[in-house]
Amino acid sequence: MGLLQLLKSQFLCHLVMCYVFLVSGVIINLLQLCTLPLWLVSKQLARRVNIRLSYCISSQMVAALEWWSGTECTLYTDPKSYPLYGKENAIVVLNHMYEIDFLCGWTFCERFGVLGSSKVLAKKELAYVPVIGWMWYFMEIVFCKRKWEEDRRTVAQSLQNLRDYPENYWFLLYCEGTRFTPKKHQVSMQVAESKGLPQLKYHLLPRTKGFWVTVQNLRGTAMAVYDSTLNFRDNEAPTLLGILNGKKYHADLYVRRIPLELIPEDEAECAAWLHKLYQEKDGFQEHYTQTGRFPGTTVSPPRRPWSLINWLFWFCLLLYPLGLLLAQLIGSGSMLTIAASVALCSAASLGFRWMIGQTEIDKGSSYGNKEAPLNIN
Ligand SMILES: CCCCC/C=C\C/C=C\CCCCCCCC(=O)SCCNC(=O)CCNC(=O)[C@H](O)C(C)(C)COP(=O)(O)OP(=O)(O)OC[C@H]1O[C@@H](n2cnc3c(N)ncnc32)[C@H](O)[C@@H]1OP(=O)(O)O
Ligand SMILES: CCCCCCCCCCCCCCCCCC(=O)OC[C@@H](O)COP(=O)(O)O
Repeated sequence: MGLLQLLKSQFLCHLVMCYVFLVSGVIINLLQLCTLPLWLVSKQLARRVNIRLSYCISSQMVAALEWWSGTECTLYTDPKSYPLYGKENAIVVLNHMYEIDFLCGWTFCERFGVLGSSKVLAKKELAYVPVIGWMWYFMEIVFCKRKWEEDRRTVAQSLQNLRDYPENYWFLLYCEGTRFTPKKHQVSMQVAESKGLPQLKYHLLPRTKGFWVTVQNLRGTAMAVYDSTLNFRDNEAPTLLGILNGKKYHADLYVRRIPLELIPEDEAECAAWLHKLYQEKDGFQEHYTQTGRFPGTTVSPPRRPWSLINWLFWFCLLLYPLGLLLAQLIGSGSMLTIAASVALCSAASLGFRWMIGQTEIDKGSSYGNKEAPLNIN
């Protein structure tokens, strides 16, 4: 192990990164809160400001992936579609198998200049994650309870609000609704069988209602669906802790651009279209397993320096007061103050560990685990 690699695996480094991420995040959240009165004066200006503020948070995680861990990202796509990426609104359909698939998605957003404005249909629980969840509120992220009866109205309303969004965005949809586990796969394939649908090997059966409602509500403003399939080289199962430890991964992403007008308007036809799409996605994963690559030509959209510059800015800004505080603390000689500070740091690192836990599949929800196939018509 090289010296740099050893440094990256040190707990102290992680503690400093945690401090910078949390403190800068809370500062940015507070600035976002200050933009609330601006919404009353100029909604579009408030949105543009929030896009840039959100970028300052999410790009820190992207910087950790791109610059700290050095993870590489290769894009497989059609060269004719490539120039359109980042220049139009699009609905991104991505497989949901990895703990850092959202982060790889963010990296591609960053490289095509839509990170600050990127959107997702996210489970409501994530709205309460400090910093990221609070930031999402100002980004107009669409939340769902994964209970269709409750979601149908709120999701459609939130999507309608995006129709006059002032900058290009990608709207991410994990149609599988939850991350892949062998148990969830088994349950969903029982559902597929009961519905007379073909089996999938690498995906859960997609939930079609969210896709239909998204396509219907963004029709005319989103130009295409980007069917995206992600895999990692060498059968890696990457984790956020791996990234923090500086482990380098290699992500391969296959993207097909499908014009939105090709997607049926009728709900049942749209659902059938999505099921067929997932069968094709399964075929691409099989191709990857067999050959180690996706179909299509490859491009590696270059890393941009902005995420690193933003990250270094926050380090410079926040490390100086931390140093002063530590010097004062040690200088004070008060055991009580030192003990209180250690307790505070321990609480903060536990909180940080809980946040990282939100990305871990074995701490995931039981959604999709329990559906009893016998109850399904
Ligand atoms: C490459 C570039 C990337 C670009 C990235 C861009 C942007 C990035 C931005 C941000 C990144 C942040 C990432 C954050 C990630 C957070 C993601 C999540 O939180 S995922 C979870 C939430 N999202 C979803 O669930 C979306 C998909 N779900 C749906 O669409 C659902 O339909 C729903 C709208 C949520 C409603 O769910 P509900 O369960 O209530 O209803 P359903 O109608 O879907 O379910 C009943 C239906 O399903 C059948 N059924 C039953 N059991 C199963 C099963 N196990 N598997 C499949 N299907 C099942 C059942 O028979 C019913 O069928 P039918 O519809 O025929 O009646
Ligand atoms: C900058 C350096 C520091 C970086 C470290 C930052 C650590 C903070 C981590 C906070 C991350 C919070 C964002 C969580 C996003 C999780 C996305 C995700 O994958 O959600 C899962 C859901 O889709 C489905 O849930 P399940 O039903 O599978 O359960």
